[in-house]
Amino acid sequence: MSTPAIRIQGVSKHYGSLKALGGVDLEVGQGEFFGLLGPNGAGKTTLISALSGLVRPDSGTLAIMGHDVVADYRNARRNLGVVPQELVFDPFFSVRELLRIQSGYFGIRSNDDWIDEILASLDLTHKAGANMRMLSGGMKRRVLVAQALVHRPPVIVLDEPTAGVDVELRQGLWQFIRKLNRDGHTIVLTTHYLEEAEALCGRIAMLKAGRIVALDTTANLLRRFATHSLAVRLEHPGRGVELGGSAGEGGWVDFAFDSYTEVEALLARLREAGAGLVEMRLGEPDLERVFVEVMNRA
Ligand SMILES: Nc1ncnc2c1ncn2[C@@H]1O[C@H](COP(=O)(O)OP(=O)(O)OP(=O)(O)O)[C@@H](O)[C@H]1O
Repeated sequence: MSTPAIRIQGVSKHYGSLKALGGVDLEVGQGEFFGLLGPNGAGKTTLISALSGLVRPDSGTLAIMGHDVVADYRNARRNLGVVPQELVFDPFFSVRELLRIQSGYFGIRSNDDWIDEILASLDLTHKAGANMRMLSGGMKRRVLVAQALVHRPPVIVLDEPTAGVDVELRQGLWQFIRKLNRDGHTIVLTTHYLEEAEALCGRIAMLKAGRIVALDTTANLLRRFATHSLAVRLEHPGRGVELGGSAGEGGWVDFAFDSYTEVEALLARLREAGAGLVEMRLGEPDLERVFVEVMNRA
């Protein structure tokens, strides 16, 4: 088997008495599009900071493409591009200057061809000469992506790259990141947009209070955790609740079930109970339901 793109073994991190990471083990293979999901404060950013060497874990080891992030920091860093969550820039540099400086950190001198290619892919060519302080939030975020790519790292970690980016740009950004993945880059993504994670990620880890509470392919997570649902609006919602449904607003009652074959029997029981069916909607399993269920069970 080839070297994993990312290998995390037994990583713990405390901030004072707060346990931000409680023994995380995780491997991400080369070429994967991987999602790291979890509620606010679950430890996603701490884990990413540990990968990029900004946070020193209390225990455990992390490696990028086989390079330990502490013992072999330079090589680990060379193999990793991180798009951070926070927008922090020197406001006086232009976009191109910033990307040249970033290239310099990695000892790369004439990098303008690649910089032009990145700028074009991110629809930033017309802003190459603009000072950072003159860019909108969404443009700054795209510059962060560009910055992470100047040294052509095989492993790219994006911490909520689409926060504050409008729908059109978001789609452009995903197209670009998908292309990077097709070209062989390993992508690790954190996002609170679960429909994006569902559409993009082949495998997903869910983090809660510093622990991985689910880890599987997206398809398996959808199969294993999510149930189908049927929402019915009833003249007598109470009778639906008596049959095991959970009451919502405006006479709607929700039923969860494993397969569509159960729907017929449920409708028959509602009829027998005289519940008075007014309207109904079928719900497909989606990652948002899975996420809620995983977090409740964990
Ligand atoms: N430098 C720090 N000092 C003290 N506590 C910290 C520090 N950084 C993070 N924490 C705490 O560690 C926990 C994990 O935070 P982290 O930022 O990793 O979560 P996250 O999953 O990235 O959350 P979000 O989705 O909000 O970005 C939180 O309780 C946070 O308050």
